[in-house]
Amino acid sequence: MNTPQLVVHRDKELMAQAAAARLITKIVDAQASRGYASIVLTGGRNGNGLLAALAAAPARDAVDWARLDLWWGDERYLPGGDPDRNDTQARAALLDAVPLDPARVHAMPASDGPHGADVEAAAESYAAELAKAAGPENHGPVPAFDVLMLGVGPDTHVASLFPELPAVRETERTVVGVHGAPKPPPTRISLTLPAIRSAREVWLLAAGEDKAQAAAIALSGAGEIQAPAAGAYGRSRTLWLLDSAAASQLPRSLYPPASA
Ligand SMILES: O=C1O[C@H](COP(=O)(O)O)[C@@H](O)[C@H](O)[C@H]1O
Repeated sequence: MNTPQLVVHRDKELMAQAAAARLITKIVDAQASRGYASIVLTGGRNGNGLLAALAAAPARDAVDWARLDLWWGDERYLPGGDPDRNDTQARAALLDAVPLDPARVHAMPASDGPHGADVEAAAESYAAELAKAAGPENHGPVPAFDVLMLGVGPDTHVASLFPELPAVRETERTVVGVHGAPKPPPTRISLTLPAIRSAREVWLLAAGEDKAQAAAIALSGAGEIQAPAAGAYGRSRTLWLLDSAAASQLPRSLYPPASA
C-alpha cells in the first residue's frame, strides 16, 4: 500500500475544477504515451461535481474522447435511465456532451436488462466484461485503469462497499452484487477492493462538512472492513482530493502538511 497524498482546496467548487483539470492532464498524457486512456467513474455529489466542472472546462477539447475507455466503480441497481443511476447522472453531467465511442462506455447492467432482478448475474457479467478488456500485462482480470475515482460517503463507504457488509470483505471476485445497502437503493453492483487496488491511481473525493469525520477516520489507520475508504489505494498513487470543510477534522499530523 502506498501512503495517501492529500490535496486540500478552499471549497468544493475549486476542488471540482482542480480535479477536472488534473483528470484532463492524466487522460491526455495516457493517450499521448499509449494511444488511449482508461478511467473509472464514481457516482455521488463529488463525482458528478467533477464531471460538471470537466464539461465546463475549455481544456476538455484537449481530450480525444473517442480513445477513452470509461468504466464505473459502482451502480445503483435500477432500470436503465433511472435518474438515480450513476450512469444516468454522469451522462447528464458530461458524457452526453462529448464525442465518446459508445463501445468504450462500459455502464454497469440495469435491473430491466438481461439479468432482471438477479444482481449477482449482473455483477458476474460486468466482471466478465472487465476480464475481456484486461491484457496479459495487466494485474489480474481487470484492465489497468489509469485513474479510478471514488466519492467517499459520510459513513466512509466507497463505490458500494459499505462498512461491515459482505461486499467489503470480498477477496476473490472483482465485481459483486450488494444487498441491504444502508443508503438507497439497497441493491447495487460494486467493484471490490481487489479490483479497485488494480488501478494505477486511485483518487478519493471528499468535499463538504459531512465528509470530515469519514476522511479523518479513513486516514487515521482505521481497518477497511469498518472504514472501506481506508482500503482504497492505487498501485502507484493514492490521492485524496478534499476541500477545507472535509479536511477540518484531520489530525494535525496529516494536515496541514508539516513545514520544514
Ligand atoms: O451512493 C453512492 O455514494 C457515494 C458517495 O456519494 P456522495 O453523494 O456522498 O458524494 C458514491 O461515491 C457512490 O458512487 C454512489 O453510488
